[in-house]
Amino acid sequence: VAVMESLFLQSPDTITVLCTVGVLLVFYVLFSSFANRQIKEPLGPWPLPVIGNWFIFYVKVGLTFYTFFFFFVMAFISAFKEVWTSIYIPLVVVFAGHKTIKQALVHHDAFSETEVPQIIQDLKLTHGKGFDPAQPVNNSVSNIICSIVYGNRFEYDDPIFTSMVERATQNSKPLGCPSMQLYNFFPRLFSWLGVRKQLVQSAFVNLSNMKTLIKDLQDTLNPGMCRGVVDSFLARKIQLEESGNMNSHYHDDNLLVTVSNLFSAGTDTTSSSIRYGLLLMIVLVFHLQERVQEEMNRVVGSRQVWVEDRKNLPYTDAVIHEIQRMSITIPMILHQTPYTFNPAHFLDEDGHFKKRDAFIPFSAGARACAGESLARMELFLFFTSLLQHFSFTPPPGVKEDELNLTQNVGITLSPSPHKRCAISRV
Ligand code: HEM
Repeated sequence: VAVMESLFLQSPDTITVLCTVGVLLVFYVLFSSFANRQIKEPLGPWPLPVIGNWFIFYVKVGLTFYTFFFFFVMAFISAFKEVWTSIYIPLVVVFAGHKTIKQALVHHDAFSETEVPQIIQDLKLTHGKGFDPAQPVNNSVSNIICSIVYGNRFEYDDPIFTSMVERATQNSKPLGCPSMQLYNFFPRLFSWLGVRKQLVQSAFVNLSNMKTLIKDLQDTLNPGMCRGVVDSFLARKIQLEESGNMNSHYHDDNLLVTVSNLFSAGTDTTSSSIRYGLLLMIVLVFHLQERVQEEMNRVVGSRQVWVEDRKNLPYTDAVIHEIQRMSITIPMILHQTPYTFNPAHFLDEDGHFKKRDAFIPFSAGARACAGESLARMELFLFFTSLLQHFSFTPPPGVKEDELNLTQNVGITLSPSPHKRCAISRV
């Protein structure tokens, strides 16, 4: 009452100003709280005025400057615009469309006959000694993309291939660093950044390698034979040009960027998930690895694993899903991630695999991962085949709990480099 009395004793100007501010504040709170509620997207916790609900995000890596900055800018922009896009590479690729690429990727599982046996052979050559799995896993998953895109796999010591893989995997960290985030939000202001110039230079080398590979395919194009995505693209381009359509999206620049995007999107993501999965098998509970191996022994035995085996391996499938939940490979897709690894999240009471609709590691909707089916196949085939042939342990003298689960933060989250041993089981 005293406050109200003192308020009304003020001059009319002060009261008008205070009332206006008060009304505006009430409007703002109501508007910012209710406006977003009309969106039919999954809703988050009730947002607070001004700061919204960004604070509830808790990324496993902790509230670093990066996550703080990222969510602050997201919250700031979202206050003005409901729908907006942040793209990491300032180029939009239209490959009419998403479905075409997805189909091209889904129907290729021949790699289980090449890359899987190759990595098993490479790991056998370590003779149970400590090794860092990054390179063999990166090589295998990159080569799968190459087989699909170019219709041809590379030898692992091919200099063009090793250079492309190295750049695709090493660029993840600088691409996700705070200064690159600044550049992504304000490209005109921050185009001078050294890290950006470095990335552009690196992308330039990869693009020129890819250009050479595409040129070779173009020179040997045979309309009766489709070797991969590049051939399909070129065939469609020629078809459209012959019918007089010179303005389609099927042009050389689009082909180059599509090829490059598939290569970078499909390498570090899958490789990091596989490596983190193997690390979890060692660090968490050793029995977990044994339970997967026991199910594998019972269902698959010593024959080669096939994608169709997945439906008969519910426990293994649940473990792979749980690995993806824990690893948060793409940090923009956040799951509730308590620090307990529990495959039961994906199992019903009878031990059957249970799909969780809320679990969307590949995002959803029109911009969801174009390689989801391929990635699922890769995760399943590599994980199962590796555990079928090897048991993974820490290197001699290192205890399980001494291995570091902290991930490197970049555009993807990847396990920090460390050695482990692959002990042959067969
Ligand atoms: C475990 C592995 C993978 C995970 C967790 C993953 C996750 C994702 C996510 C969350 C997005 C959406 C990003 C956004 O919102 O902008 C995405 C996009 C994309 N992914 Fe994957 N991905 C994986 C593997 C792959 C593979 C193997 C490929 C295939 C070559 C691939 C190709 C793409 C492409 C082309 C896009 C862009 C789609 C578009 O914008 O239309 N990804 N991925």
